[in-house]
Amino acid sequence: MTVVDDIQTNQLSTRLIFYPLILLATGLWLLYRWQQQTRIYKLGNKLPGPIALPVFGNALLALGKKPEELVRLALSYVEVYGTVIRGWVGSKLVVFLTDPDDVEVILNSQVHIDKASEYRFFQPWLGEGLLISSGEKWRSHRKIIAPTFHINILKSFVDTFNQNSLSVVNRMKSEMGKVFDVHDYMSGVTVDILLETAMGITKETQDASGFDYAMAVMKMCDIIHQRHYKFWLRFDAIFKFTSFFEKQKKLLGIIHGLTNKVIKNKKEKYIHNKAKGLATATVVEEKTTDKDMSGLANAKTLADTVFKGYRDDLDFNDENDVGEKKRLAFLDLMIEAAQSGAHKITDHEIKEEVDTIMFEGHDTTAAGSSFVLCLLGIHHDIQTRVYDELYSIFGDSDRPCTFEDTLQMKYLERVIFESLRMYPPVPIIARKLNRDVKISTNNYLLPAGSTVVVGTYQIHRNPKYYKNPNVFDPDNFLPENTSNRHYYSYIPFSAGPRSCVGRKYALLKLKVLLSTILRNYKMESDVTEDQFVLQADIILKRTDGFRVQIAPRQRVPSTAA
Ligand code: HEM
Repeated sequence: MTVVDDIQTNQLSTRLIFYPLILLATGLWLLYRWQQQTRIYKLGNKLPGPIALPVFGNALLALGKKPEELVRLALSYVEVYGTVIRGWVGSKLVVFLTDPDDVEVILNSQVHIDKASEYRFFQPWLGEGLLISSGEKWRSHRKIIAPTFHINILKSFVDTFNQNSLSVVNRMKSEMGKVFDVHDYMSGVTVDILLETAMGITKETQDASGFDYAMAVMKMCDIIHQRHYKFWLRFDAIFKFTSFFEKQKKLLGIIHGLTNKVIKNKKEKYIHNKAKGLATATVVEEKTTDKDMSGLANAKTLADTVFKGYRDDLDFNDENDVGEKKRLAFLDLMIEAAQSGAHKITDHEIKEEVDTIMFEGHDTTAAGSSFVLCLLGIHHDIQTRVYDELYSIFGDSDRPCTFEDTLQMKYLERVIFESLRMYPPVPIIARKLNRDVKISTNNYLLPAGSTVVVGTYQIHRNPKYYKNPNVFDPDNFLPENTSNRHYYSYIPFSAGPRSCVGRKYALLKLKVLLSTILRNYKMESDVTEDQFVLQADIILKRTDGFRVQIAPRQRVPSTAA
């Protein structure tokens, strides 16, 4: 036997062992997947839901429907099937939950924190930023980012909130007497505020790209939404050959263009200042005084009753927070952490987080503030009460709003909460289950591998928790009405470990922005709420536009008028 024969015999025997092994492993894997899928089918079909077709499941229900029709369809199913509804997207089990007890089991868990696979459509845009990342990466980044929204940092943003609010009031003057879409203005001012506060980019270094950015975000959300409900677009291989893909490429060019520029400027400034021995970032150095603490205690009254059951990490033990502390705003901290090596965070990861904060912090508050202004345009009696409260704080003066003023805006706060109840900017949240979960409704077992969708919009309109759920009534948030309500019956910011990190930022900004607008204008609306055409394209919006009219505000309280 030659050496060549020897090698050939060896190769033959290796193949004889190797191929059957591969075959066996593939067979075992397929068997395991089949068993798993059979189990998912078995458990899924115990849940109530519409009849499913072979192969497609319920996916064809969305075929040919407009986004607003889909919202109506989803709502009608809750009427028919109740608070737990199953659907099949092909072979994938999707369970829609609207009972606060069931929702608590999911949101309050440290285990079920992974986002559903549908969030992957955000990936080309947000990468593995805080919204979609999971595991150790999410945990460590959340630990760095959450404290950058501490109340003491937020207090230092009030001047910027004021300047930008006044600037949008001036821009809106040109719309006096016309019907216009207030969302365009809210979107623009929100991007400007985010750039100045979280990103620390001063007005002088900004340009018109903020507006282009806001428009590009809106169009990107629309593409992602289409990928959610047109099931063929879910497959990357098909999506790449559609016009949406080219559009997405262009939009991401605009969006990433702005975030890259923001990071580059900030980093250059950091390096320049460090070389010159100057301060590398805007540091909030605060000695919390007793007066502040009593202010904080007051500030907590409503928000604390409403959110105290959330069990998230946003309260930062304020009661222990007396003393001198140095705090950095979001991007300053990220750059400092990366450059000084204090935290392991790469330039690419900073970019992902900047994109995430810019998206999450912008579109949500733009929709939230637009809904409040539309609702006040419809409900004049409520608008009058808001203005009377503002008059009692500011009189007829033009002075800017302070942090302490925002603590007095109790009624405006209730109006904001009620608007977020009826029109939550994030109307659904979705999680992927990595383990089985038993929920309280009928002790149903939701199998690992399924997707859970939390129906925030529907939870907020449950008559069990809100007497007249379809009536806009800020008194739903009077302390006596909130104190005994199920915490998970009000979740505009989600809840638990993956709740919104920007909750306090959003509420403070909304108070400054809305109070400034309402001190200057009276809102009017030519439509009523039942004429709103809602579309849940990631963020809840009105497809008919956030149409309002404005009139100059007579600075007198209603009693004098
Ligand atoms: C009215 C305004 C806002 C609303 C209603 C809102 C709502 C939410 C909701 C429901 C989630 C959970 C999403 C999910 O699980 O899929 C979330 C997450 C998040 N929000 Fe907000 N948000 C608002 C403003 C903001 C602002 C101003 C910022 C930052 C400046 C922000 C940053 C984030 C981030 C980073 C996350 C991901 C947190 C994590 O997964 O750990 N949000 N928000």
